[in-house]
Amino acid sequence: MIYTITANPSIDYVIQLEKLNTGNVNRVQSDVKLPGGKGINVSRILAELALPSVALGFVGGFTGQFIQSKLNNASIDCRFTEVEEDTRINVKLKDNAEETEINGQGPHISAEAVANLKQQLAKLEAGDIVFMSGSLPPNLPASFYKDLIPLIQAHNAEFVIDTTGQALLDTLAEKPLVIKPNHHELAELFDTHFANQSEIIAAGRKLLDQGAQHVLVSMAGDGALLITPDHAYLGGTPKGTVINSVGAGDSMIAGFVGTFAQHHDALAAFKTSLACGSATAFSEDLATSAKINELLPQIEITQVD
Ligand SMILES: Nc1ncnc2c1ncn2[C@@H]1O[C@H](COP(=O)(O)OP(=O)(O)O)[C@@H](O)[C@H]1O
Ligand SMILES: O=P(O)(O)OC[C@H]1O[C@](O)(COP(=O)(O)O)[C@@H](O)[C@@H]1O
Repeated sequence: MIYTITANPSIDYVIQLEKLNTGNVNRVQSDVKLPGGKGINVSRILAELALPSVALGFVGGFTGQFIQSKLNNASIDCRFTEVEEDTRINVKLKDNAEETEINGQGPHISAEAVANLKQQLAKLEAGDIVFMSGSLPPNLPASFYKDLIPLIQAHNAEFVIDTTGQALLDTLAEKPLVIKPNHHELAELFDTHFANQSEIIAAGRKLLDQGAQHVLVSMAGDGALLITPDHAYLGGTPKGTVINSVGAGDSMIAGFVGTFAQHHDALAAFKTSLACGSATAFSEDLATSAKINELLPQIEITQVD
């Protein structure tokens, strides 16, 4: 079973404007409210791939209820821990020129709620995969996800952590199943700017050396690289119109983890991950199975090293 942990879920309130005029009254052209947060996005994409998952994390108030009802409608097994304060609302402002995101802080998480989540992990079984990602509510320690790793590994389960900076480096020795920095995040890890693809591949290999089992480097509209100790593969993006790229990264990692869990074939998993990422970028909400299947045959992968 794949478990997703979203410590700080959100309602993503996506607003389309012609032109954002700060300091003035703006009228929206269209708006949509979506269940959000990185682990939740992964569970939603897995459901589109017809793969079951269990969504864990903390939700509260009317916003938390909205998320649970949306996930129930998608037949996702939600086992969230209830907290007293409301789950946050993240505002995504999109005008014809750019996307601006305003992400909330999130509710207080009690010690009891944390203990409940840890008890849930006691039921893990060998071969399960636990996906952890997204920001932490303000009162949780920065080490929150890292501290869960021993609880996961005690059951011979695998983990995936989608984070950045030192927090990512700190988990590599524990052998995450896959990591997916985007190329900007990868450059920041090494305090550098990449001049060419070979430098990206070399940096990715350093993360393999430090313990990551698979390294994906996403590059938005330029696709992604799958870096292995011996080879590197470039996956392109299919033709399409970008509508809303929020959640493209989560979709990519969901596609990889879901397919890898089934077939243990990293290249097949890479192909699905590329279709999922672009299918989300080409949709208002996250990708649907129909959109993923439409794009899959268009994904081309080339060995570049
Ligand atoms: N503009 C786009 N056009 C086509 N595909 C995209 C676009 N943006 C993202 N994707 C797909 O989604 C993947 C993840 O997007 P990216 O923006 O790199 O991740 P993140 O959101 O984590 O920064 C990309 O590697 C690509 O496959
Ligand atoms: O937990 P954070 O870092 O505030 O991010 C949460 C936001 O990221 C998302 O999960 C989307 O993430 P990506 O665009 O990186 O895939 C949104 O659904 C959510 O609003």
